[in-house]
Amino acid sequence: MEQSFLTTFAYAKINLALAIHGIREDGYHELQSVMQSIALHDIVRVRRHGEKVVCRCGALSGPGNIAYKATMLFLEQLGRFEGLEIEIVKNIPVQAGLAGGSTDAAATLRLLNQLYGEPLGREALLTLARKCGADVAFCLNGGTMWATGRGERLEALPTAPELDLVLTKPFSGVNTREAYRRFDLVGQSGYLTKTDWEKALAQKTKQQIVDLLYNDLEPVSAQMVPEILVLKQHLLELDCYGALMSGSGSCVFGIAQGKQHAIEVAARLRKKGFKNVWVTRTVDEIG
Ligand SMILES: C[C@@](CO)(OP(=O)(O)O)[C@H](O)COP(=O)(O)OP(=O)(O)OC[C@H]1O[C@@H](n2ccc(N)nc2=O)[C@H](O)[C@@H]1O
Ligand SMILES: Nc1ncnc2c1ncn2[C@@H]1O[C@H](COP(=O)(O)OP(=O)(O)O)[C@@H](O)[C@H]1O
Repeated sequence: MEQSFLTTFAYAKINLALAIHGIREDGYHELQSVMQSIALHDIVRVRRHGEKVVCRCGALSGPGNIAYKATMLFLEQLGRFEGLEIEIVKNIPVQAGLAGGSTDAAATLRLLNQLYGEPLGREALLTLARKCGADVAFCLNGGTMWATGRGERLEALPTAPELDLVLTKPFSGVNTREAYRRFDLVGQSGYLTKTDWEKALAQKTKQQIVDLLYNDLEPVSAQMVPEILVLKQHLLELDCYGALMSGSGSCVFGIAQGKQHAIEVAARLRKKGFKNVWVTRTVDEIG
């Protein structure tokens, strides 16, 4: 009998703040970041099938997919080698700074653990996630997190108030490695204060959050894709409380005054000819 699929949503993230504190021996950068899950999501499905591991994800199908890597690491950990099918429906734009690949990998790990009867505990899953990529650990549980180290050391922050967001992405994406490389050449390091973020999030006032929005990668990614700053300016001119590039870009998010305002901002951007526009909102912990 054909096995049925297990299915889950894989939520994207934004970085409400990101500061870089230098380069490590392994080439990665020491970070401080406030990471936040958002409602925009891919759909991931897994089932036992055939003799090989197959990953279907449109143009991103095959062993190059980070979900395939996550699957192989999971099977290796269990000491089992058998056929699995992974299907991913992509809605999250690629090279956008929204952790699209990382969240697919995290969702795959969650689903595989479910499929095999939860053989791995939280710590073991986190260890596998960290091997897949810096942001995969966050995507396992999501929510509102203070991230340090490579971005994989996580501490819970007060849950963010519901923020209505407009996302917009230039035609070009940004390669994350290239953004960090440019940062090493010309970037300026900032510093985040965790207690400021704890206070702003606990008070649940949007203005306090807006005042703390920060991203060290925004200037260097904008050198590669100048449209980033153009879109940011449009979001501010359309009366978003604040706007910022997410992660390494190239997506920019605007914090709207409410859901109706977000819909209106998105419509105005589309009217100006910008095609990649999404209305979304923050979501709580998922894992
Ligand atoms: C910039 C951020 C902010 O959340 O997000 P995205 O823009 O990718 O969404 C992350 O730091 C991206 O994390 P992630 O995309 O998981 O990184 P990885 O796949 O592990 O690494 C991709 C490349 O980014 C660089 N990298 C990543 C993380 C880090 N702390 N220092 C780095 O220097 C390395 O050059 C690495 O080769
Ligand atoms: N499941 C996946 N979804 C998106 N990109 C993937 C996936 N698997 C591998 N990739 C590769 O990872 C690169 C960066 O992916 P993405 O997660 O979109 O970046 P970012 O986190 O910067 O938004 C893509 O260019 C793509 O080649």
